[in-house]
Amino acid sequence: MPGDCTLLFHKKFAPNPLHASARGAARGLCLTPAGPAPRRGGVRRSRAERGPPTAAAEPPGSSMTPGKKLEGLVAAAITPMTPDGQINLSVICQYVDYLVREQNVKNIFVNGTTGEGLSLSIQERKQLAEEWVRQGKDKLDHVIIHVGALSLPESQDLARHAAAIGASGIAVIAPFFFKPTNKDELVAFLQKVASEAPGVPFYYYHIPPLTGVKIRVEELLDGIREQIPTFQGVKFSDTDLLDLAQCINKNGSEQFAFLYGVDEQLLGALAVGVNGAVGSTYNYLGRKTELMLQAFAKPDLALAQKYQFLIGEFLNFVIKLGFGVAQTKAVMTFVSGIPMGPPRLPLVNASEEFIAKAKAKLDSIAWPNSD
Ligand SMILES: CC(=O)N[C@H](C=O)[C@@H](O)[C@H](O)[C@H](O)CO
Ligand SMILES: CC(=O)C(=O)O
Repeated sequence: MPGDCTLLFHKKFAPNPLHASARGAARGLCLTPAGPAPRRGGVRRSRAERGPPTAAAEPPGSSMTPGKKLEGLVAAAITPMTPDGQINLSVICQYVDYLVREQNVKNIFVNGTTGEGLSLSIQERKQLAEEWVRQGKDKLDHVIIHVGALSLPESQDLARHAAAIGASGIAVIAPFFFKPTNKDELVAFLQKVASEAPGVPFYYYHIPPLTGVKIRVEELLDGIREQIPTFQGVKFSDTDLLDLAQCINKNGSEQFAFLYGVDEQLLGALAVGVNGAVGSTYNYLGRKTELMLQAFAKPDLALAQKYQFLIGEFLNFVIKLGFGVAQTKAVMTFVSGIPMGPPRLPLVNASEEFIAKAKAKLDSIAWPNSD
């Protein structure tokens, strides 16, 4: 059964042969063993050629869910790399199946922090975006592409490309070399990017620990729809729950999607009303975190706390050892069996010692109901 990525990585995912023969090459099978991705959308087209705003949001053939609100868990995509440091598109099909089947996660955030997006070339970012959209088309609900860059024209190019390939949303971080010094400068930059993808929901990616841009989101959101009609929400990767709570208090979590990005304290963000979360740990702790969301919704606060404490026990342990994208790649590799490969410099591989300790810690956690 060549082409069915599920056979390649996990015995228990082997499809029922009856199913497979009945469905042929339909849903569930990998579409292509990733070759060079087709180049679409990289060339600037006029507004007339791009068509009306809705054209970009609903590309023909996409069965992702345009219009469906982004909520729940979103995995921050790792960028798989070959041992010699090239992006490895060939495992993304397996990666999608793993997320859906093993972690029950159906949303992905591509080329962000965890995906080393700012360490990739524009061409690599486009290839990854295309492969995630292609592989996620029938399996995922949302494929959000991070298109932030230091150079405005590059960011605009990536935004047009994401629209052309049918991404379900785009996100942008604040430029972090020359930084915006106030809200108006930041909104002006975001607006110039968002307007290149006029039919695509736009998310601001707030991550002050990495960008150094500390403009409060509460302030940013004031009047934002007038400047950016596609504005849809915020990926909030900061520990300032006062700012987050005031965003929700003033705007409501119905109007915008508020997605939290500090996995170790998601329960605190749920308490102030976030719609979901984007994070690296949902790659391998998606199911456990989903159980925390369910306990919180029930509400069974004691059970939700139990999950948060246990997730925190793991993260606290690895953070003390030194935890970043390189270590996330290593953890995902041993949990999923899919080779994520090395990180790109300046990041360096996790040590064997880290991997052994992290694995032992994860294996030692006694989850409720021990599933
Ligand atoms: C800085 C960073 O990478 N943040 C991630 C997403 O925003 C998180 O998912 C963290 O990896 C996670 O909370 C563990 O610290
Ligand atoms: C961690 C996260 O959310 C990102 O990769 O951007």
